[in-house]
Amino acid sequence: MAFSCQRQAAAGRAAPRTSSRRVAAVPRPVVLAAAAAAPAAPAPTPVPPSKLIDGKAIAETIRSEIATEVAAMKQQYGLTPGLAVVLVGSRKDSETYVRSKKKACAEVGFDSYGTDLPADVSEEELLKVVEAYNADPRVHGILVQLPLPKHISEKRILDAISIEKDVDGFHPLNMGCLAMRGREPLFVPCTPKGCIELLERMNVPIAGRKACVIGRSNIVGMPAALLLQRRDATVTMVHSKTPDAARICSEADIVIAACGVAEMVKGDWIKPGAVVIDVGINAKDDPTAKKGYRLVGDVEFDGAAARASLITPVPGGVGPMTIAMLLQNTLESARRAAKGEAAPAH
Ligand SMILES: Nc1nc(=O)c2c([nH]1)NC[C@@H]1CN(c3ccc(C(=O)N[C@@H](CCC(=O)O)C(=O)O)cc3)C=[N+]21
Repeated sequence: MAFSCQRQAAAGRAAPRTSSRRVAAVPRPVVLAAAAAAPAAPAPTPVPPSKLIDGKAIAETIRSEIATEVAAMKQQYGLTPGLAVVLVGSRKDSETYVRSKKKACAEVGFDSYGTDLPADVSEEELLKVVEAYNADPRVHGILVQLPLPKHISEKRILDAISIEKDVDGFHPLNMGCLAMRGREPLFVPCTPKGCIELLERMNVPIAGRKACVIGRSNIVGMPAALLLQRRDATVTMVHSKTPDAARICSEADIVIAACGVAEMVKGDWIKPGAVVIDVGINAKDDPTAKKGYRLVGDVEFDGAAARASLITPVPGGVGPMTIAMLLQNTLESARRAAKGEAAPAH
């Protein structure tokens, strides 16, 4: 039915120039001989599963490792790790992420605490919530879901989270320690930590390799570059003001794309054999998809997959790892509390 409508629409058009893609969907485009001059691109060769980094499966393995440790911790110390998740406002994406974080907590045997605040909550009110969780001994990790509404200073809120409970790793003291040789942060931000974990679990060597990080955000690009550098990679960061991003990227053995622009990294940015970690999650209109859109990364997947030796899909790549690392950080925090470890001097 859809096909016949398209066929009619195309046939009725004087110049078929713009309809070549639609015509490709029609079995025999005999009605449009002119379109044969501009055949649609052939369908991409399917990506062999051996090239895919299955973040979903790896995250599942990590969650089961965590569940085992939680059971042991309950036995040995009578302690259950607790994560507090603070959500301000009602952004649909944030609500979804917060729900999956709480679900993941339940799955591994953590307690989770949630505070949902209206979008117009005052900064003072939000600070009080953070401080209450700072003081609550049942809570080992505090996550304030970002982004926050415009009238609230993200900086002020993140600075208020006790660094011992900063499981997001966004506190400047944790970030600062990450940037310094000879220092260890209490927590490493979850998304870049998940990227490195994927590389390590896939046995991708990092030391001595060239890495390119695309994007310089506080929560992904910058910490990802620092983590790679700590593992002795030679790291180049490219960003919106870099004049020759494609050339720099095409020299890298490892690419971490976190620029937040859908499919910006094209196939020819990828050195043959490189490993590609795609952090992006972008909605792209797709009338054939159930919801009218589908998720794509910051990397143009088919083009990059044709050249990469390993690549993460979106969804099912870095996303699930972010949550697994959040659980890992919370477990680590609970372990420190159980052992009565003091925070390292800073
Ligand atoms: N304080 C704070 N900490 C965060 O860690 C934080 C945040 N704020 N704000 C938003 C971003 C985003 N984020 C994701 C977590 C899981 C998936 C995830 O599980 N994605 C799945 C499903 C994707 C989907 O279906 O939507 C996947 O990629 O396969 C994605 C994104 C955490 N963030």
